[in-house]
Amino acid sequence: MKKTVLDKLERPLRDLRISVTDKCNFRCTYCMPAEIFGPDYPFLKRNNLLSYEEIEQIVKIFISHLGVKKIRLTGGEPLMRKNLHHLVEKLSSLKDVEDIAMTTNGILLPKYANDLKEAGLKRVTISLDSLNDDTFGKMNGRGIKVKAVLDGVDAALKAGLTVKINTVIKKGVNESEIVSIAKYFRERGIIVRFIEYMDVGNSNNWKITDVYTKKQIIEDIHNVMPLEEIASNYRGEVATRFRYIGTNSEIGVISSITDAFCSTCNRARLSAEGKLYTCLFSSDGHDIKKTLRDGKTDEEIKKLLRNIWGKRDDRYSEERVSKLQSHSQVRKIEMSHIGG
Ligand SMILES: Nc1nc2c(ncn2[C@@H]2O[C@H](COP(=O)(O)OP(=O)(O)OP(=O)(O)O)[C@@H](O)[C@H]2O)c(=O)[nH]1
Ligand SMILES: C[S@@+](CC[C@H](N)C(=O)[O-])C[C@H]1O[C@@H](n2cnc3c(N)ncnc32)[C@H](O)[C@@H]1O
Ligand code: SF4
Ligand code: SF4
Repeated sequence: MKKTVLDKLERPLRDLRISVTDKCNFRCTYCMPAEIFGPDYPFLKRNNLLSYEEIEQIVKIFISHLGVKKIRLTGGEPLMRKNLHHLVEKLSSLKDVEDIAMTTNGILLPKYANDLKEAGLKRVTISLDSLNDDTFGKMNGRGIKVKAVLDGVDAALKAGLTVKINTVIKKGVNESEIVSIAKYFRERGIIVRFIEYMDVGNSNNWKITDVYTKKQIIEDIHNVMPLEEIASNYRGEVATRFRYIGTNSEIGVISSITDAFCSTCNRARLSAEGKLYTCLFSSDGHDIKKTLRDGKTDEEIKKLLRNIWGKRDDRYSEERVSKLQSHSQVRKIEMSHIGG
């Protein structure tokens, strides 16, 4: 059977993003605001998470029968899940996996980077929104210092992992630091991707007026360090790439709000509780954990997954404006469950 299934908009599935836990040691205001994700928040119990064996079983089917080639582990904070390197080891040894990466806030990397690298992890993307302790402490909601993340960056590089940085820009909070962040990582040969603040989940009280746009981000940097746009590395890449003219250094901008990229979206997401989502902004997913625990055969699961992808017609970022205007928007899954 041909592996690739096209969805209703002719998009193949290539990239599977797996949230391994909904818990986090940060409380970023744009993701898990402390007022909501406090001590009484009903985080998932261990048995409600997919086990590593279940994740391996489902990933094998995605690779063999749907054409997945890239895997990204995320969360919540993925490194809060015990022995994550055991999962990395299982997944990285699977045939046909071309890329295995992780998105993390970085502060546990000094402890785990070597184990992850040995287990077969290739790349980490580390999130860091500011180089100023006051701003960063407010944004991460826990007063965590910039150095804790930079130590994670160093540990990852030392272990031999490829590192990128993700920086969410929220207007009125950290846009004044765009140029200094760009400079800092340019000097260190590390790619930064600036991310427009998105209306994910239900908890962050998102307003369009809080978005600092791709155009503004590029202008700010270009005025000091001229940039030129360059081609994507691969079809379905979410970041638009820009090179500092006359150099080999680059940055990216992820512009889900002002310059949507749904037309090439080849991503599916497995949430911490084992539901499959075909869009980051979906309100509900397909309960894969139940399917696995009901003892369905791999053949039955394969058919189910191919059927789900074949029916997909998501393009939320392209439809956002009309959805927000018509108030037809329903509750969306929280970012910490779906993983970004
Ligand atoms: N709207 C939207 N945002 C996305 C999508 N994929 C990733 N993002 C957001 O882009 C940001 C960066 O994602 P990462 O987890 O670093 O992964 P990536 O951009 O796929 O990284 P590479 O594999 O290095 O290209 C996160 O904030 C994600 O939430 C998507 O399909 N749609
Ligand atoms: C949900 S986090 C999970 C992984 C890990 N805890 C981390 O922060 O890197 C994945 C990515 O989503 C980004 N993110 C979370 N909420 C966002 C929002 N409202 N808008 C844009 N990006 C967001 C984070 O900055 C991070 O880069
Ligand atoms: S963005 Fe990542 S680090 Fe920040 S609260 Fe969300 S899951 Fe945690
Ligand atoms: S909004 Fe949904 S369909 Fe569009 S790029 Fe993001 S995940 Fe893909």
